[in-house]
Amino acid sequence: MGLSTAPSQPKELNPIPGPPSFSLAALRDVSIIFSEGLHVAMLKFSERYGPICRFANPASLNGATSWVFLNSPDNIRHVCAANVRNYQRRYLPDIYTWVTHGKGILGSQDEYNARHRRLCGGPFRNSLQLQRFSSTVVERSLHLCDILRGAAAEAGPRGGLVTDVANQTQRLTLDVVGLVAFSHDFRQVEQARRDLAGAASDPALLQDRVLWAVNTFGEVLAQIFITPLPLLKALDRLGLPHLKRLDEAVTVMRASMLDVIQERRGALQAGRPGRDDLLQLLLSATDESGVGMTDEELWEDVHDVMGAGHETTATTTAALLYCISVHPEVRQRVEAELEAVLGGRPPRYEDLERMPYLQACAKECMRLYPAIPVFPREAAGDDVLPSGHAVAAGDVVFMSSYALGRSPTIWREPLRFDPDRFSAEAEAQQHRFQWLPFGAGPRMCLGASFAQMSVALMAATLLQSFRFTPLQPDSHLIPVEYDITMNFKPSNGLRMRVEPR
Ligand code: HEM
Repeated sequence: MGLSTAPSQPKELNPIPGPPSFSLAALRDVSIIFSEGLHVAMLKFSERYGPICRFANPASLNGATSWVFLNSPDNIRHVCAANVRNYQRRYLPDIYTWVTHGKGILGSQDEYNARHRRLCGGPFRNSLQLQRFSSTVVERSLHLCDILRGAAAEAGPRGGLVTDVANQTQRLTLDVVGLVAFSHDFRQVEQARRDLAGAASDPALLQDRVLWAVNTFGEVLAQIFITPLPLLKALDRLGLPHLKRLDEAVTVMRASMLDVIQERRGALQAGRPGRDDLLQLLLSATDESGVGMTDEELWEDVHDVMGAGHETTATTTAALLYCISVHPEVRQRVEAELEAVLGGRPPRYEDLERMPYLQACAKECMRLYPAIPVFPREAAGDDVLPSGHAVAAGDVVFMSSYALGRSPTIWREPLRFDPDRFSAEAEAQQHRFQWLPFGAGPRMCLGASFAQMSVALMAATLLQSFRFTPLQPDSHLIPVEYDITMNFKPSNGLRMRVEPR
């Protein structure tokens, strides 16, 4: 007996298409996943099999009975909203549970996850708090502008400044997320000044243990991302260097953050003023029964928010700058909007609602280049989808914002960058579940509003000061790759010429 069934269960179930197990077709399809990525595979599967397909997993590898790929907004609405009780759990690679012990936000499930989402999500939804965070975003963006302006003046006689904009936005968002999360200044934007001048790294920065730990954690996680639990255990017993480095990175992050947490608790008890960051808000946050977070819970959650918010926001901002710059007619409309609303002054949070075109550009960019292209769920019980297809308990259901965003059955000329798809009138005609770069349902991105605000404010600040020229102007599409952790990386970065306006 399943947990739940769809309200209107048809008598005749439709068979779900897909390749037979152990067939050449299955081998061909699975090889696409490994060679081109799950996101591209899902787009190809939708062309080959239609809006739904199933791959049997006879060995129950990683616990799944079979994998079901959904590519229709109606079925996705069912999974993420109408019958969401059946799909509460995110399907997680074993390494996550290994590293987090099922704690934090990203690696936890069920009630633990829901409680921590409630506690941590507040500040990222509250517009007063978003407004306060926004000043950090603008302050750091202006600092980057100063550095780029200086570097452009220096490079002028040598043919102008050319830089990997994706690298610069990584620096910018790491600074922002560190400051917003727990007032830690990674000083990465400042480091950009030395890089652009061809100088050696700042020795003080190289000693930043937290930065080392954040980078090492990400690198090692990517290297062993799909290693199944039994193998992880065996490798741990054998003393695999990857796991040792991961452990060391976690120890450094934990110790540094626990120091800050204890210092903050002391200040709070002594009545000294706190800082304006997420950690400060969480120190006094309590759940419905008046229970606050322990120090361990605090560091895990703050760390997860930083991890989830850093690269995603950076690559989206870089891709947005590219998309706008490679389409002159779009760039002119954005520049005209910025001029009309800001008249040359730095942007503020309140300005964003008067910049609908820039926001439409950001949405259109995320349609083509969602920072995380796939979001999977585990089916707790048997179920029937609105399309009349049955899902069995134990199936893993994959949904993809990338495949939805590029599907010709949903979008006309899907590869064309056209922000007018997101004018208020056009958006009102869309299915609520056809544009999902932040996922959907109870595991949806916790920082979606903060992310959209940050991307728009960073882009507004940079575009107001500079004109960016992509070095391959004939290529309107960014050649994207997603690393194994499903993080979007423009292949070879995004090198652009940067000229002050
Ligand atoms: C453009 C930037 C971003 C994009 C495209 C993005 C996208 C996503 C996606 C697709 C998920 C998985 C959703 C699902 O399974 O339904 C996710 C999860 C998450 N995101 Fe974001 N994200 C962005 C920025 C941020 C920022 C800035 C923060 C925090 C300030 C953040 C915090 C989180 C957290 C904590 C989760 C895990 C939620 C959970 O497991 O319950 N994200 N994000």
